[in-house]
Amino acid sequence: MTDVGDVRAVSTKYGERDLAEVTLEPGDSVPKTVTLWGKWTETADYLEPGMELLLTDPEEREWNGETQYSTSKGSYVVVEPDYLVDVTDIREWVQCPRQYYLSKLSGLPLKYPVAKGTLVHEVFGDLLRGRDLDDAIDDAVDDAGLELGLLGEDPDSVREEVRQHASAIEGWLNQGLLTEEDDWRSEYTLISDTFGIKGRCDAIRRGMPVELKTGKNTNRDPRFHDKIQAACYALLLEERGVEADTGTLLYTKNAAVDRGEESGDLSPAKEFSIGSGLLEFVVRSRNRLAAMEHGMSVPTGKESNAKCEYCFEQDACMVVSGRLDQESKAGQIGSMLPEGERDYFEELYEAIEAERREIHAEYAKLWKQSPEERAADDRAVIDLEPAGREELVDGGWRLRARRPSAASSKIREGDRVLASDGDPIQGTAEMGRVERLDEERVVVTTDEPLDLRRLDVYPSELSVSRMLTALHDFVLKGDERRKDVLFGREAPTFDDTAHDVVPNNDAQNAAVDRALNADDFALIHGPPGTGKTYTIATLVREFIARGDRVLLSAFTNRAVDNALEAIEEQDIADIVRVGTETGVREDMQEYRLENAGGPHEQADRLGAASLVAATTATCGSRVMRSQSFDVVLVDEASQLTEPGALAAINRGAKFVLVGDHHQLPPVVQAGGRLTTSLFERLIEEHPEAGVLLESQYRMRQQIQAFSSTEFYEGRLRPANGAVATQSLTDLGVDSEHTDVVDGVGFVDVTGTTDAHVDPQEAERVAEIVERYLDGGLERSQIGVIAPFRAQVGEIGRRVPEGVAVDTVDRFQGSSKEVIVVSFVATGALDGPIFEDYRRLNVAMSRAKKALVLVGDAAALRTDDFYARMLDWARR
Ligand SMILES: Nc1ncnc2c1ncn2[C@@H]1O[C@H](COP(=O)(O)OP(=O)(O)OP(=O)(O)O)[C@@H](O)[C@H]1O
Repeated sequence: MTDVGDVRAVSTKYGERDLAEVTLEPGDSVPKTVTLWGKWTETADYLEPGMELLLTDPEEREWNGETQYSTSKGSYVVVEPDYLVDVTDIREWVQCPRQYYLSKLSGLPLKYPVAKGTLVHEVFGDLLRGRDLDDAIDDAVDDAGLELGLLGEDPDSVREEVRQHASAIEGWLNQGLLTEEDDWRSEYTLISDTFGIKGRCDAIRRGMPVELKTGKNTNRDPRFHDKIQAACYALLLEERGVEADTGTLLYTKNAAVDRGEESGDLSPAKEFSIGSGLLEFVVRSRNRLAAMEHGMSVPTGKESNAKCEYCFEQDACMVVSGRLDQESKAGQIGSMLPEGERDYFEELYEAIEAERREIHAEYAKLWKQSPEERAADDRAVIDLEPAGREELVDGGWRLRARRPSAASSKIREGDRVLASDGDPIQGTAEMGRVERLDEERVVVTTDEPLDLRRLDVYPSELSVSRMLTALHDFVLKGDERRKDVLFGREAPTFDDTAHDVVPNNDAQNAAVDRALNADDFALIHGPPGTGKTYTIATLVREFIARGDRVLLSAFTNRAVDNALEAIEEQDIADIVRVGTETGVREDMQEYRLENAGGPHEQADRLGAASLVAATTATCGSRVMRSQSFDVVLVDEASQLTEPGALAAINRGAKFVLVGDHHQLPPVVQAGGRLTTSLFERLIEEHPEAGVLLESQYRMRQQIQAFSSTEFYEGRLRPANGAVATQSLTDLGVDSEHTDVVDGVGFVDVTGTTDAHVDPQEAERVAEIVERYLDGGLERSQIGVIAPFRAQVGEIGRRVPEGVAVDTVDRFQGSSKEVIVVSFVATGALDGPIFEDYRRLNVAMSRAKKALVLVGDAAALRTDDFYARMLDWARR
């Protein structure tokens, strides 16, 4: 839309009515204007140019040769329909928009009512699935062991309390089961592309939504905001043709209250009828929320008529308003943060929310792309043939399917995916975990059964939500000294003790000293192969030896486990690894902390460990937010967004970041502020806090030379003669007679016109690989790197299995004896080949003994950087 007119009253045959006219952007299939009538005119209050509008059941009429559209009696107006709003968010928004905002900032806390709510919901689901009550309770409480332990809860009394809640469910269920026509479904995932709403209904009974609340309610009617949730599901069910005109709220605490002390209606189940007025209200509330998110504005609380004096969050609300100088219905208390901090908060908030919008755009692809397009985009595995299912003993289902074709996809074993009967929007869909995925078969576990015909990558907002929480924790709850230093009001300070821990490498020794001597933070700048992992392991050993409790973190699970492996070699075994079973490497499972188990044992194990290791995303979890450390070490820090790094460093008094801002930057969709890592910012602001590791243990002299000059001011050099002069001869390859490149070589090919794929070049690459294999190299010693996935596929088809072919991102952190790089460069190089030069730095520095660059020399020469690369490679 481009413009919205004022709301005005006109006389109609139905009497006086309000209307507002919205002007739309010109397009072939869109009308010029749409007239909103009655209650939909309120939409005009918050519409802004650029927003998208969807109108269902429009009324059409011809006027002066033009078709005009307006809302009809059955119409809904949906603002920004592609922004999928979660049902629980709509509920919270209706209660108070500001509370919705505050919850988004602070994340779900580690608190007993939250943990208990989850337990009761699990037991409810299990009861609907026909499980035995005692087994269900025992399992649920056991699974929550760690959280209950951190909360200091006694498992017996938790079991008892959950049992009381469950008795309300049981009683009601037994009533319900008396009739024949009761059909049940627990936990039903619903996504609507029309209304821009997603959610998971606790249960559907006779086609009607049932929601569970672990609170009490002694009134006859459900609470208004509780009704909202059930009404959302009714709306989504109606869209699927189910007439859901009644909702049920089940207040399980009603069964646990002392009947002698409480009066009122103590029956847990409260039904209410859902009319069109309520459904429209739900959509209008959702629209307000989506519009607020579109404009990234901050709600004040005045949008609703909630009463602040009855709100549990009133104090928190006033403090946040006071510190960030936000307008709030509850008022402000406390002193305002310095302007620089408020600006920082706002800048990062907007950057994180921009990233969230990108994730929402990913959701929209679920319905905007056809199944074939999604499969071609590697986002779905389609055309599966159901091949049986079995119910699991602890509830849940294992679904099997055959794969007629083994097309590639991003989906891997262990991933959480959206499993569906072929249509994830209009059909049946459930979140599931991929247990097996090979060329012929798929096995997925879900809570509910379905005919498994399709798997989709399901985007997750978890990492953006955790970034936001980390930003909140840092700016609003962070240590003052930490903020003084990170906001540039104070300089970081260092002691100058010489520890002399690493005798054979001066730079590593200096880096270890700088980190051990830091009062605030230290930065270790490690170019490729310079022993970052080794330095981290040494540092962890030294910190622990002096009595510090250490948190080790990295962007990826792989880096965390790599570092742990090096730490094990330092004879440290008092390690707790926090992560999921599928995320943690096999040989590190022994350190992994399970959520399930005895509460006190699990909590003590975590609390007492001198070394805890987890990815930065996990550092933002409820469990990890309960922990504190003397020092936090972060590997791959240059790949982390600033809030991503904050999630880890918020946990400790001091921190050490290890990274290389001349290698891969943070991967973000929206770009902007998040592409600069905290590592990069700090090393520029405080070069004195950093130490460059200069000696590399990986590459032959000739290979590292270009990287050293271009990225490290010529300071990078081989650690010793053996590294510098290594050659394929060391591996028994006679390069003279096998005619392969030893060292660095360039192979000129004439580029094609397709920007992303070049079959001829792929052919040449395959020939080169073949020659190395003929010369006696193992497949596992050779790697091929291409800038685009299409070219990766093209080459992958031509080289034998076992030769790694991938994009740069997948190669970061690894190395090969021989690396072949395919540039796919054509014409005047208008698009960046490796997006930025840093990617090429990573690609080339994977090679130990030989590096072959394959590309169109004429095209490459049009860019100064690549021209210098050619001169070096052809020397
Ligand atoms: N001070 C040292 N003395 C002897 N060997 C070392 C030293 N530091 C590192 N190495 C060796 O150098 C190799 C590379 O080290 P490491 O794996 O720690 O590098 P890295 O910087 O983590 O690599 P990447 O760039 O892939 O992240 C390893 O084999 C390691 O044992």
